[in-house]
Amino acid sequence: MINVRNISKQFKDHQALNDVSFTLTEGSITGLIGPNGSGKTTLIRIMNGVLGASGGQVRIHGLDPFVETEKVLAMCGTLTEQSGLYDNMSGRDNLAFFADAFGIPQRDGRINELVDLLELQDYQHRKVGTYSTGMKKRLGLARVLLHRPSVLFLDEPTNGLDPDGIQMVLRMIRRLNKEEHLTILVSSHVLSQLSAVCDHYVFMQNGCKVEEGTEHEIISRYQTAPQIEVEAVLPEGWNRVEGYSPEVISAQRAVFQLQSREDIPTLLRQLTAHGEVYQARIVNSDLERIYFAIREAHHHE
Ligand SMILES: Nc1ncnc2c1ncn2[C@@H]1O[C@H](COP(=O)(O)OP(=O)(O)OP(=O)(O)O)[C@@H](O)[C@H]1O
Repeated sequence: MINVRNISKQFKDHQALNDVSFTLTEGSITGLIGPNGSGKTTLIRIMNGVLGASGGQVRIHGLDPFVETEKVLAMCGTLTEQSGLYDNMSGRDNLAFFADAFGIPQRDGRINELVDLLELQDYQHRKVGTYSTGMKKRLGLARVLLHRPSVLFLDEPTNGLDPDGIQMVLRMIRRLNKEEHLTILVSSHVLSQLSAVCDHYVFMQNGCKVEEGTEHEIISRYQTAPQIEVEAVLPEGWNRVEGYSPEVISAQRAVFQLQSREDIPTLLRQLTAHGEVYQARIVNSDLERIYFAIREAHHHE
């Protein structure tokens, strides 16, 4: 269990964090979401003991990272933009170098495990300077996992990656959570990228936590009037669906504006009573829209 309680951070005249609290349960993957400068990196640095807070407290499995830094660092792995890898050494030699520096027992066995887990087999003997950004990210992940941490902090791990690279890193995050039983905090300013991996989200804005919850909780909080796009064959036409004035796109496609989520089953019952429904999807609930709705709602805070 990881507890963040009332954390504040003042840099001279700038308040980077203001009274931030949340909890990460063991084995969870939490998305720390917020625009540039909202305090994500500062929060991660405080959580792993690199930076002291101005107020509040963090507990990583009961330990204060600022006081028991060595013990906390032994439990945590942190991947930042600066991977710290040596370009003129091979991927495997990098891992061996850091494993020796950290005194990792059974070094070669652990490196083999991580090479397999992060799918680095084909590149491990190539110089890191020739790696793509995605390959470097995976090697960086292997490096921070050498000491078998139980908590992983990933600061913007998808930054600078192409869509394939993003998918690969997300797949790795899921695998690490399942196979190495890691509790993961992953920061990003692109909420939709993380929707496939996180079970919980914390939203930051101007150094404050402005929202928190599961994807379902957040969507139901911010999406009060759903629009449903329906693909159906209704022999008597769209106007036979009583009580609605859909925007008809084609003979087989129309968009219904509803008052609330509770209206969805009623609409679907009516539609199936009138014909064959092939598809129905909420068109205004994607996470990117929700992200902007959250930002808009907390715009003046
Ligand atoms: N060492 C520092 N001294 C002074 N101000 C700092 C320091 N570190 C961060 N800040 C400021 O604190 C605020 C939060 O920065 P932080 O890097 O935590 O945000 P972020 O959400 O991680 O942003 P990004 O997405 O750009 O990485 C910013 O305004 C930043 O300029």
